[in-house]
Amino acid sequence: MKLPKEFCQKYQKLMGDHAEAFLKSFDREPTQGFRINPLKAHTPIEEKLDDPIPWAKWGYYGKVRGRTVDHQSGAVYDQEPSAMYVGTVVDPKPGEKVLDLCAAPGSKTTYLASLMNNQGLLVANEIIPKRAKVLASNLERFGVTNALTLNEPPHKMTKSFKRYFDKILVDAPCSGEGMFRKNPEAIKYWSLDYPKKCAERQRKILNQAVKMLKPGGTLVYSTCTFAPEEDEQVIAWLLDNYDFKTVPVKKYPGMLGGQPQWANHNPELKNAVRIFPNRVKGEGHFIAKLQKGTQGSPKKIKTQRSNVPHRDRDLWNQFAKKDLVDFQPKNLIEFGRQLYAYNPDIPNLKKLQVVSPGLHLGTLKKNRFEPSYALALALHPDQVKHHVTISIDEWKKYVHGDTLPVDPKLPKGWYQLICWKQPIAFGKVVQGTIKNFFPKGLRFLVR
Ligand SMILES: C[S@@+](CC[C@H](N)C(=O)[O-])C[C@H]1O[C@@H](n2cnc3c(N)ncnc32)[C@H](O)[C@@H]1O
Repeated sequence: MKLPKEFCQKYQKLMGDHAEAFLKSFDREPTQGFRINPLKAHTPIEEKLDDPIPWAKWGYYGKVRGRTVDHQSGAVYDQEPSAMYVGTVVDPKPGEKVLDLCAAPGSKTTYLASLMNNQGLLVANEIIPKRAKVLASNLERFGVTNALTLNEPPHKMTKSFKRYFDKILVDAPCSGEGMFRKNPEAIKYWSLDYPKKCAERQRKILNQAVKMLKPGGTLVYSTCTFAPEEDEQVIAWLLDNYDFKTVPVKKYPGMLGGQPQWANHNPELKNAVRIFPNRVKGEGHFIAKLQKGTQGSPKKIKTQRSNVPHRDRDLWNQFAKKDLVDFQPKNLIEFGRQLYAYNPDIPNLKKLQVVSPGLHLGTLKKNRFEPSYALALALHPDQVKHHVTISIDEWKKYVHGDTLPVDPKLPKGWYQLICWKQPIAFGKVVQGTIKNFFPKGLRFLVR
């Protein structure tokens, strides 16, 4: 790989004798990995699960193909192995309030949701509108039911979430040096000054994150770059300017601590972790964990009220009674004619740019309720009364947008479609045909 000359010189100066092995590692193939989804009914069947990643629950080395049942149903999620360690370090627990501030496309958010077992509140935010939509779509596919997805610059969130979260992840936008192997295009953006510019933005993001963390809460800061300006130096700045202390992050074989000599020699920086691709099977990451001082008290916020009129609630209840088993979310909210289940701890949403307030249940039509794709992917087959099992060929037709023939004796109504034991969508059976309700924007052709 052709690396910029100044890049090589910089790391030769920083690393001395170790630079050669580091720079040579850019010529090797990128390491690939995936996580299986504990929120789903069954483990995926196409992927080999024989090479586990030691630092990631549900993580394996290997490649996941797109356009497969396992991928479409959300049974697997493609993620670079070193990036998986971030979720492990955040260590969110079911029931906690967790913020993923720079979340798209959602690789780390989906891992956080797995660790939380969909319990508690996970706020997933992304500043770029298009990426925020991709984030929401990936969370749907993964069957995440406890997320509020936002599209905000961090400073617009602080009023709503003052001293609110137990845990915050800032997976910061960075110069992406650890992405060079996977995406050589990233090299084009690199210059000697680029890490400094990125660090400025990272400090601005952290200034806001700090306000949203409750006293005693933990903050995880991560980047996929090797630049000390964006790694140790940002953490040194945080320690100098705010009431935080570092929390030691476990080092698996090959992982190194943060390098105090690359910042202000603060020995606390050793508590962070550095993953270099020449020492660990992964693309590279920097991860620091910090705990906020306990001064001050968590702030009470004005929470969101349900806004669903009786008539609409009845439409949902009729559907739930006829088609679902023991699935009665208590807190419902309408956005236009879209109905969602939401976590009652969320703040009033009026002043926030919401992509999704929670689990999308479906659409309120004039006299009926139409269940969503998200609901089909979130519900275990035991929670749905009627199913049709389809073959892989039928699956290919359905995800392409075609209707499917079915036993004409099958009563009219909603059916969860199952392929390889995985729920893949809802379909409506009408006189021997399964009408296609696969979302138009997600349809694809499998050859
Ligand atoms: C490293 S990526 C996040 C990757 C994501 N956590 C994952 O694991 O899939 C950083 C994200 O921060 C977003 N971002 C860019 N500028 C930002 C800003 N000023 N504040 C917050 N997020 C920003 C980018 O659009 C990008 O999606």
